[in-house]
Amino acid sequence: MITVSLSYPLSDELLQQWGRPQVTAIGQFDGLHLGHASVIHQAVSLAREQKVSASVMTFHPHPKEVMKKGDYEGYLTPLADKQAILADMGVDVLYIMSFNEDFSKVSPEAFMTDVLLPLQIQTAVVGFDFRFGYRGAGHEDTLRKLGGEQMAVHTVPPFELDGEKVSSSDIRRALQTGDLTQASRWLGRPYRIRGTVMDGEKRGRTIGFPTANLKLDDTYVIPVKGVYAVRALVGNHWISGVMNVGVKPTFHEGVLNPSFEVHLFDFNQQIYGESVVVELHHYIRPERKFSSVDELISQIGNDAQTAKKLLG
Ligand SMILES: Cc1cc2nc3c(=O)[nH]c(=O)nc-3n(C[C@H](O)[C@H](O)[C@H](O)COP(=O)(O)O)c2cc1C
Ligand SMILES: Nc1ncnc2c1ncn2[C@@H]1O[C@H](COP(=O)(O)OP(=O)(O)O)[C@@H](O)[C@H]1O
Repeated sequence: MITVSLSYPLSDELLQQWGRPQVTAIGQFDGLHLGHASVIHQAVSLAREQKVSASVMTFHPHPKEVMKKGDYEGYLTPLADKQAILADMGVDVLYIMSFNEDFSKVSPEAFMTDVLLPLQIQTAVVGFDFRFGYRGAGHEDTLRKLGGEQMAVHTVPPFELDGEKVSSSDIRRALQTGDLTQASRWLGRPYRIRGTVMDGEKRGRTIGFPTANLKLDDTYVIPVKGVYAVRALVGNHWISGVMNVGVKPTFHEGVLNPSFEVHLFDFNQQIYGESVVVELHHYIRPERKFSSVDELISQIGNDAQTAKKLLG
C-alpha cells in the first residue's frame, strides 16, 4: 500500500501522478471496526471487479480534534495503526487529506470538483451516515447528484452485531467502562495501544514485579483505569502479561495522567527505549489504594494468575 498526503487544493503535479480511475472508500474510519471494514472490503471488491486500484481517503487530524468540539477523546486507531490495518485489507493507495480550519470550509461542490473528480474516482464507497463538506452539509445523495455521470456512489448499510449497529462511539464507551469483550467484538480484534518503554520509579523490580512503563506514541482513547490481561509485542515476540493503567494511589496522591505499565510473564530483559504494542484482552479489576505494599504485592500476584487463566 502506498500512502499519499493530500492538501487542499490539490496541485497539478499531484493530480498528474495520482489521478487515475479508481474505487475509493471515503471516511474518517477511526477504529477500523467491523462497520468500517465492511465499507473498505466493498471498495476493494468493486475495484477488483472494475480492474482499477482500490483506495481509501481519510482525513487527518480528526476533524473533532481540529474543530475543538469538546467531545474529542483521542484516537482508537492513530494514523500509523490505521495504515498498518488498511495495508492488510488489500488497499492499494491511502490518501490522507490534511484537515484544518480552511479545509473544513470547503463546500460539498468544491470537494467534488476540486478533489474527487480530478482524482478520477469512478466509484465512491461510503457508509450510510457519511457527511462531507462545510458543516457536514453533504451526504450520500449530494455525492450522487454532484458526481453525476462521472462518479458512481455505493452506500454501505449499517453493520450490525446482535441487532446493534457497530459504532466508534460505542467502542470508546466500552473501553471507558471496562467492557473489553464488547470492544473486541466490535473492533474485530483486541484494542491496541503502542508506546515506547521509559524509565519509571524503579520500584517494580524491588517488589518482584518489574513493569515496562509506556509513553504512548499517540493520543489514544484511554481505557478505564485498572488492571488488564494483555499480550505485548516486544521485538518479534508476543508475550503475555498484566498491565496497570492508573495513577498508583498506593504511592501517590493527586496524579492526573494515568501511566501504562506492563509486567511481562517469564521475561527478564532490558527493554528501555523499545517500541511495544499492547493488546488489551480482558479487564480484571479497578485500580485501588492499598494500605500496605505487601497487600499490593499479593494482589498483583493474584492479578497475574487471573491473567494467565484468562489468556489461556
Ligand atoms: C498488575 C498490576 C496491578 C497494579 N495495581 C495497582 C493498584 O491497584 N494500586 C496501585 O496503587 N498500584 C498498582 N499497580 C502499580 C504498582 O504500584 C507499580 O507497578 C509499582 O509501584 C512500580 O512502579 P514503577 O515501575 O514505576 O517503579 C499495579 C501494577 C501492576 C503491574
Ligand atoms: N518481566 C518484565 N516485565 C516488564 N519489564 C521488565 C521485565 N523484566 C525486566 N524488565 C525491564 O525492567 C524495567 C522495569 O523495571 P522497574 O523496576 O519496574 O523499573 P521502572 O520503574 O524503570 O519501570 C522494564 O522497563 C524493562 O526494561
